[in-house]
Amino acid sequence: MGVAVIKLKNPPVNSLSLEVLTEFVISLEKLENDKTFRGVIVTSDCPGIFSAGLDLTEMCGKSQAHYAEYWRAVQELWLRLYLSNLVLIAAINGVSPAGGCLMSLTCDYRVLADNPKYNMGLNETLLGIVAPSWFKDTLVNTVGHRTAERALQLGLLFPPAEALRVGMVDQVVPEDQVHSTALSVMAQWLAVPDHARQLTKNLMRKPTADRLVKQRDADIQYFLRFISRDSIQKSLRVYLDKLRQKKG
Ligand SMILES: CC/C=C\CC/C=C/CC(=O)SCCNC(=O)CCNC(=O)[C@H](O)C(C)(C)COP(=O)(O)OP(=O)(O)OC[C@H]1O[C@@H](n2cnc3c(N)ncnc32)[C@H](O)[C@@H]1OP(=O)(O)O
Repeated sequence: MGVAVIKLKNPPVNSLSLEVLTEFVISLEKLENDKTFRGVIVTSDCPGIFSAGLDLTEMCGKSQAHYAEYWRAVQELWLRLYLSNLVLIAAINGVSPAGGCLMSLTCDYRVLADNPKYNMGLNETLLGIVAPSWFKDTLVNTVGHRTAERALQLGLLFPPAEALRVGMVDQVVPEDQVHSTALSVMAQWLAVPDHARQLTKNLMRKPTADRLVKQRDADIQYFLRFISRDSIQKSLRVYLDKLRQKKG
């Protein structure tokens, strides 16, 4: 039925490095241009981890030019995913904090494996950083304003039952059924004529996407100023050190 599977593979935690972002955008572009494909299942090849989100090492101790390039790539992936003409279904087979969660929120439907470890949410505040307005918009458009407000301020990571309750995911299924469920949901979405579904998706999403499109450069400048602050760099370093020391 013209369904591709994109399996994120950047061990150990599928962090969204510049390279991963760039490759993802290229893969999506190819699929968009190949009329034999109408849908994509986005999933992970890393056991237990959908994606650890943006690669913290890309945002720490690098040059301004690097931060700008990185942030443009983050914007690009979000725009491509959010406005994709393809049906996108996230088969979430692992934990998905921050950028990992955002990626799944851009999809049309989310199936999450029922494993209490598989938390998801926008936890940026816990790192001492702030989810950008378009991350916030994506969450608000999925779960509503009040739930998003509380989740964002507290940096909440929701276990599966909670994620389902607040509408962050559409279905929670046993781990071994995530892929088959995503496939059967895909069949349902593909039963709708493409042009009508695509125009409707665009109608729903374009106003949100346009807010970023109209101010991409300003958004990059804002990110540069924010991420270059000594206090933010320090917070990121402390957070990364904590992650590294966990093992020791
Ligand atoms: C104006 C706007 C300004 C700023 C907006 C910026 C927006 C950012 C959004 C984001 O996405 S920030 C990233 C947020 N991500 C997280 O908080 C997740 C952090 N990671 C974890 O919680 C855990 O690693 C995990 C639950 C995903 C997996 O746990 P586990 O399997 O136990 O692996 P380890 O913790 O031991 O990690 C292995 C290895 O990977 C490194 N790592 C983990 N996450 C990241 C990451 N996001 N970026 C880069 N590297 C990461 C970790 O440090 C370990 O490295 P080693 O060198 O010790 O092997």
